Formats: sequence, structure tokens, C-alpha cells
Amino acid sequence: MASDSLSVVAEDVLKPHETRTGDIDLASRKEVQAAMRRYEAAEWLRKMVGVNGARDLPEEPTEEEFRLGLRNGIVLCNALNKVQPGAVPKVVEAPADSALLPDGAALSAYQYFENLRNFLVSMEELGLPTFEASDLEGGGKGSRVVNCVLALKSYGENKQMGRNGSCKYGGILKPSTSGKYFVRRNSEPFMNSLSRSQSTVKTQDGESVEQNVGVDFSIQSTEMTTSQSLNMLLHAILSDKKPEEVPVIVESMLSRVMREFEHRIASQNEQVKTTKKDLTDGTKSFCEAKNSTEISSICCEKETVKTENSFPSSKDEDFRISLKDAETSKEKLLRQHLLFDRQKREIQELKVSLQTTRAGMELMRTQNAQEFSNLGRHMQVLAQAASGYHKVLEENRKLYNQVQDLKGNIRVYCRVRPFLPGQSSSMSTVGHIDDGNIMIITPSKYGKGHKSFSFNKVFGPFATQEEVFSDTQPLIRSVLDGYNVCIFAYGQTGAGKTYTMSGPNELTEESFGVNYRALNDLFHISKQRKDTFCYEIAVQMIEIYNEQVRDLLTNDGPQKRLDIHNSSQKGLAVPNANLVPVTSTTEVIELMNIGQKNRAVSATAMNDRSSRSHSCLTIHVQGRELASGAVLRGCMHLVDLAGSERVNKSEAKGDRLKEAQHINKSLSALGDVISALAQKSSHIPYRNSKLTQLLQDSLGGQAKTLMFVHISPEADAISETLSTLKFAERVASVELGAAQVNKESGEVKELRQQVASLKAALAKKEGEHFQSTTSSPDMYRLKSGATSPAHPNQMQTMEDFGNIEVLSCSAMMQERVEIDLQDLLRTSDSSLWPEDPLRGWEGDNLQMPDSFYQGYVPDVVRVYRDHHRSWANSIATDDSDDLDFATSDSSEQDMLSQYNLPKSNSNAVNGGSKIKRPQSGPVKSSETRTQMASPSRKLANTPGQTVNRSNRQLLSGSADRKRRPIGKAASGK
Ligand SMILES: Nc1ncnc2c1ncn2[C@@H]1O[C@H](COP(=O)(O)OP(=O)(O)OP(=O)(O)O)[C@@H](O)[C@H]1O
Repeated sequence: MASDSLSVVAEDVLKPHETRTGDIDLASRKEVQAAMRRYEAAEWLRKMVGVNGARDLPEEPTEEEFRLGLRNGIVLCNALNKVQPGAVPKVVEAPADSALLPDGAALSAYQYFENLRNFLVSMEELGLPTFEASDLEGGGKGSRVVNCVLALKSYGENKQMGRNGSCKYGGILKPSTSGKYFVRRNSEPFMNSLSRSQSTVKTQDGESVEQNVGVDFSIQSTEMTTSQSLNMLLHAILSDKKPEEVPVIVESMLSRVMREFEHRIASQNEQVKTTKKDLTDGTKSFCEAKNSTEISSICCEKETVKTENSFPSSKDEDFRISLKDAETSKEKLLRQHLLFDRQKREIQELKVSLQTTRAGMELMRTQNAQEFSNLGRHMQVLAQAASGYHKVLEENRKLYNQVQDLKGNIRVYCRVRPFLPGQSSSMSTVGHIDDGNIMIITPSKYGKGHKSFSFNKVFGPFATQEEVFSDTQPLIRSVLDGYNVCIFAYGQTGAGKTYTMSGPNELTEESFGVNYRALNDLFHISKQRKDTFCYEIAVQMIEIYNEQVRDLLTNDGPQKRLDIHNSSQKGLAVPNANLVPVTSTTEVIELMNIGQKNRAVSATAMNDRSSRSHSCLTIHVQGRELASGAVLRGCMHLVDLAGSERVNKSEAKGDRLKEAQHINKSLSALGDVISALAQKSSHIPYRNSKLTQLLQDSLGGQAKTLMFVHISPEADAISETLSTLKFAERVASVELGAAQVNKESGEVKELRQQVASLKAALAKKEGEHFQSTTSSPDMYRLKSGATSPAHPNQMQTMEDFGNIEVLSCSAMMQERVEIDLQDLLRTSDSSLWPEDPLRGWEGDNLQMPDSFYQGYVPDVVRVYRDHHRSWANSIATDDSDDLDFATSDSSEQDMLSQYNLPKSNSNAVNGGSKIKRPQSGPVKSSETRTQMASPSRKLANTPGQTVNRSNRQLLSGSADRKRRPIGKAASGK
């Protein structure tokens, strides 16, 4: 740059010099020019031959030094050989210690001349300017030598730049020994002249030669260095000047160049100063702007704008732009940072939300699991309840069918006792047994031949206890469904009544009688139903001896006389008899053993231990349905009647005779009642005996009654056998009748008339026959009161729950009064018994006791020791009565509706035997009983007078009988 400027300055300076050369001190200029040329020549030579080779030639030699350095021709030859190798084939070298030699003394002048001559010849051959050898001597023209060297230099440089071989001087330019120069003919600037295509070379003798050197110069212009171009320029300017003018020209040029340089330097300094100041100001502004930008970028965009406006000058535009870019980037970064922070916060919030949701889910899962578990349990309970409910329904369905099968008639089973050990079986009077039929072979005395009888079932002598009971079992189950059941054994002494009811003296599991099996069944079924029902069972055991009712479950002995209350005390016929809760058959057996011990027995001629009384084991059942709370109550009378043989046959005398007479009387009364029922009489003489009074509820149509008729196969018992069978056949024909609900108004009217006639008949009968019962209240009047509309609920007895037919009959004259065991306990002490039984009904609190048997004495022994005291105490603490509540349960309504059986109106009345039978349709309970009466039973007997006669025949005969011991369990009499 500096050299370029220098050349430009020099050129600019040189151009005007061409016109003013005359004004310059030529001598000085020439001198300077000569020195400069000499220096240049010396420099080039030193470069070419090396410092060592040009050791005799200083860098800026004087004219003398220059001459001495080149005098031996060695430097010149070597330089020429460098430029043109081989130009001087043999150069006479100076010895190594030539310096020690005196000037030229070491070598001969000849040798030096040889070098110089060879050099000059070669130069001449190359067409380059030469000089005279004398020019190297003192006083010679040293400028010629300088020109020669510079010409060689130019030649070498041109050759080095690619013009090798094309010797522009040789062949064209004929050098002369006087020296020839390149001459610039025009005044164009040197650089411009380089581009000329034509140049003129003028020799010293005035010959001008046009040379095509434009190309060479154009090449040089692109490749020459600044110093070379200057040299060329100077050479061109000064070449045509006189030597004495050169120094002046050069001095002038230098002076002008110096001034120009000084001017430009001053100008540049000024510019630098200004730039420096600008830079300082810019830096300061940049720093301020930067700070301002930072603040504004952090704070707000307004500040940023202010910062932008605060730039001091337009020169800082770049800074401002870059700052703006930086600011924009920073803003972007800031925005991204803010966005990142916000997203980070949102992620954190999402995490918290997720955790909360998870916790909520976990909680819900736990709660769901808990609820599922609870639901599962509830479902299980419901399933169990449903299962139990369906079981109960199924059982009820079965029972209902069986009840339908019973058709309301007294069910009669006949059982033939086998021959006893020692008896001959060849004389059996039993000819043929076929299911429900039995054929009796009669001797000539009774009209030789045979007589057939039909019953519901006939068991031969080999029938087992189990077989007998299997046909009884449905009735037992009915008790748990709220039915009243009465099973009694009828037959002459020794025919097997006790055997059937209790079993033989020596009890085994197979020989258990109906009593034990029935209780077993009750306990078993109650356990089966424990998921749906809670059953409580209690028993009473009484006997009727000589028309006196005695409690057999007492330690006070059977002396105490008890009363029978059919229409009061809520179903307990003998409310004053001990009622003992039992939970197992074993307890029942123990109780029965006690009862048997208290029983009046004696040996007769026909039986070594014949019962002299009627015994009755009554089982009271109360069941509470767990789901609905409904209460079912039922009772079962298991009656072992005294022998029905004739007094004369039993050879009774004295007390035995009296006993037999009472027995016969009661059995006769039983026959009368059955006869009346069979005849559908308007008056049924239940009160003619204690037995019929006791069994009134079981014979009156509201209970399921089963009579086991026992006969002996011996021929001598044929008379009793026939009497018994005829009696049984009449019993089998009895229809207990069933009321119809929702009767037509005409029927109600008819029934009322019937009631009126019955009342009249009863009043008449009371006066004529039953002095012993005259003190008793008129049952019909009592019933009339009990069925008054003032007590509708009370008339829904416990039979309402299970015995549909009972519902139909509940308003009949022969109404039952439901048993309330709690009330029984309250009233077991006769002193607390209300005079008017109805008062007890009307005044009772009908609340359900907490525990059915809470007033009972749980210990059997304590029962007999403290029963009066205990029960008296229980009365003082509880006088509740749950009867009516128990009878109004809606679930029963549902059950009834399931069978399409209407619940009877409690005020409905039934004419008993006069009830019309419906023609068909098993739907209504009231219809069912009448409709299903077995035709075979009805034709077995004709209603009539023979009943009483037969019974009287049965009652004939008596004999002293020996007592036989009680077996290990209660067995018979
Ligand atoms: N089906 C039977 N199988 C075997 N033995 C029987 C059968 N029935 C009765 N006996 C036996 O006959 C005898 C009389 O029976 P049981 O005492 O039961 O008659 P009863 O009718 O009760 O007499 P009473 O009226 O005098 O009490 C007993 O020894 C009894 O074991």
C-alpha cells in the first residue's frame, strides 16, 4: 500500500517535472542519479554473486569503490553467468588470500583483462550495452559501467519473467560500446506507457527503432514490484536527460514527493484522529446502549425503545442494529424462559393433580372393594333368605297338597297288632289287608263271612314304627307351619295304642313311637329352618282320669284338678298345666317318663298294665320368621286314649269299674261328637266329657286330625274289633267342614239363622244332660262375644298363618283361641286367672314379648319344684300379648295370594256341616276341604244311631288289670 502510494506519488510528481527540467540544478541531480544508479547496480551484483563473491563491492559504493570492486571482472562474469549461464565459460577466479595481495598484484593484469574481455564480448553478444575496459581505471567513465550492469539486470529480470530465449536485445538491438539507452519519446505517464503496443527505442546516435515491447511492459505492469516500476519510471524520465541535469531533476522530484507525502500523511493523520474519536464515542454509546438494552430487555419494551432513541448518532446504526438483534434474541430467550417456567409450573401442577387423582382413585378403589364386599355379603344373605324362602314355599306347597289330600276329614289309619308271643296266629280274624282296606273274618255269631272296612291307611301286623310314622310326618310338619294337629290312638285294651304312640317297653331307635318321632321331626325341621325361622317348642302333658284333668308334669302329684278352657287362653285348652320348654328329644323323653310315672295305670284282665286314663301330650310351637318377624303358632295333641273294651269283658270291679265307666263315658261322648259331626248336626256335644272338651279344637274342623285305630287279631277280640272298626269308619266319614270367605249375603243370613238355632239347642241340652258343665259359660255365647267386631284382630288366631282352612273357619262357632305361651305362663297360677276369660283377651297388652319363653323355667327339675312361684313371678313382669300382631303379617297375605287363597274374614261364620260344597275349583281354601272329601270315606258308614250304640258296646266290659312297669323311656301306660 505504502509502496503503491509511493509510486503513485512519485509518478504524480514526475509527470510535471518533464516540463521543468531546465529549472533544476543539473549537476546535483546528475550526481544523485549516478549514485542511485550505482547503488542499484552494486545491490544487484551483490545479490547475484552473493555477499562473499561481492565482498570487494560495498552496498553503496562510491565511484572509486565501485570501479575497484569490478576491476578484475570476476563479479561481472559471475553475474553474467547467473543471468546467462555459460556466457563466460572460464572465469579467472582470485585466490582465497587475494585480499592479502596488493591491488591486482596477485594475478596478472592479463588474467584480469581476460575476464573483462570475456564479459564484454558476452554482453556484446547479448546485445547489451558495454563499456570500455579503461572505464574501470582511474578517471574512466564509471557511469558506463553502471549502465552496463543495469542493462544486464534488466535483461536478467526480463528473462526470469519468462522472456527467456527471446532475447529482445540480441539480434535487434545492436549494442554499441558507446552505450545505448532506452528512450521514452512521449510524456505519457510511465504506467500508461507500459500498455502501449509500440515503443520507440532510440540509440544514442539518433536511430529510432520501433520495438514491440508493449506486451513485455504490460506483463511487467502486472508483475513488477513498486520499486521496479519506479526504477523503470525514473529510468524512462532520466534516460534522455543530460547527466548533469539528473541530480537537479531527482532532487526536485524527491522534494515534491516528500511534500506530497507529508501532505498525505497529514491528511491521513487527520482522518485517523477523526476516526479514533468516532470510535471512542461509538464505544461509549455502545456501552451505554448495551446497559440500557439489558435493563430494558429485562424490564419492559418501553425502556428498550428509549434505549434505541438514546443512540447519539447515526454512525452507531450498526451497533443499534446488532443491539436490536441481540435484544430480540434476548427477548426470544426471555420469552422461551418464561414459557419454560410456565410449562414447568403447569407440569408441577399436573403432577400434583395426578397424585391427587391417583389418591382419589385408590380411595375409590378401596371403597368400591368395600362396597363390593358388602354387596357380596348382602347378596349372600339375600340368597340365603331367598333360598330359605323358596324352601319354605316349597314345603308349604307340599303341605298344602297334603292338606288338600286330607280334605278336611278326620284322617283314620288302622293298625293291626301282631300276635303277642305265646299266642296262636292260626286264629287271626284279619283276613286281608290292601292299602286302605281291611277284611275281617267274622264268626257265625256275627254272620259268618267277612266284613271289609276302608280307611286312609291300614297297617298290617308287620308294619314298622317308621312306616307308620312316615304317613304321619306331613302332619307333624304342619305344626311348624302353624297348623293345629291332633293325633290320637283309639282301640281296645292291649291293641297296641301305647305301642304306636310311644313304643314298646324296651325302646330302641327303631321302635320309637309317634310321639318321639314327631318331636324329633319338629326339632330337626326347626333346625333346618333356622336361617328363616326361630322356633321355640314347649310341651304339656295331662291325663283325664275319672273325668278329672290332671297335670302329669308336676312333682305335686296328679291330685290337682285342672280346668279345660276351649274358648279362652289363646289356644291353650288347659292353661293351668305346666308348660315346659324343650330343645331336644331327650328332654321330651325325660318329661314323658315323669308323666308316665304320674299316670294312672292298672292291670286289667286284658292287659297287665292297662292305662286307666286318657293321656295327652301337647306340643306347642311358636316360630318367628326372621325376615318379616311374622309369628307362626301351632300345637299338636298326641293322645293315647284309655282302652275301649267293654266293662264286663275287662272284669272291672270297684275302682276299676268306676274307672272303666268314666272311660266308657268319655269314649261314648267322643262317639257322640263324631256322630254329630258326621250327621252335620247343629249341635256338637263337646262338653259331654273332658275328653271331647280337650279335643274340641282338634275335632272341630280347624285342626288336622288323625286317628290311629288299633285292633287285635285274636278271635276272641272280634267283637271289640268290629265295634272299633265300625266306630273308626264313622269317624273317617266325618267332614270337619270349611268355611267360605266372602260369602254372599244370602249365605250369611242363613248362617246367622243357624247360629240362632244352635244357641237354642245348646240351651236345651245344657238343661237336660250336662249338669257337670252347666256352670261353664255357653261356648257359643262366648264365641259370639269373641267374634264381635270390637275384636277383629283377636279373631285372627295363630292358625291364620299356616292353616288356610282354619282361616276360613276362624269365625265359626267352633272358633279356636290362639295360644299365647306368655299368657299361659301368666295365668298358670289359678289365682291370677281372670274369672271371665274374655276379659283377659280384651284387656291384654298385645305387645310381643322379647323372649317367647323368658318366663319359663328352663330346668326340667326346677319346673316341677318351682313352677308355680316362677310363673307367678313372670306374670308380674310381663303381661304382654302378641297374638294379634302375629296374625296380621303381610307375608302371609302374600303366601295366601300365591295359592290364590283368600284370607278369611274374621267375622265370617261357618255353618259347619251345613256349609255348601263348591262344585269344583281347588282355589279357595274353604272350598278345598269340602270338595276333597273322599267319597270312599263317606260311603264307609251311614250316619245314624249306630254310633252311640257302637260306642256303648265298646264301653261294655271291664276287668282288673295288672300294672306293668314303665320302660326305660316313657312308653305307654
Ligand atoms: N305293632 C305291635 N308290634 C309288636 N308288639 C305290639 C304291637 N302293638 C302292641 N304290641 C304289644 O302288645 C302289648 C299291648 O300293647 P299296648 O300296651 O300298646 O296296648 P294298649 O292298647 O296301649 O293297651 P291299654 O289300652 O291297656 O293301654 C304290648 O306288650 C305291646 O308291646
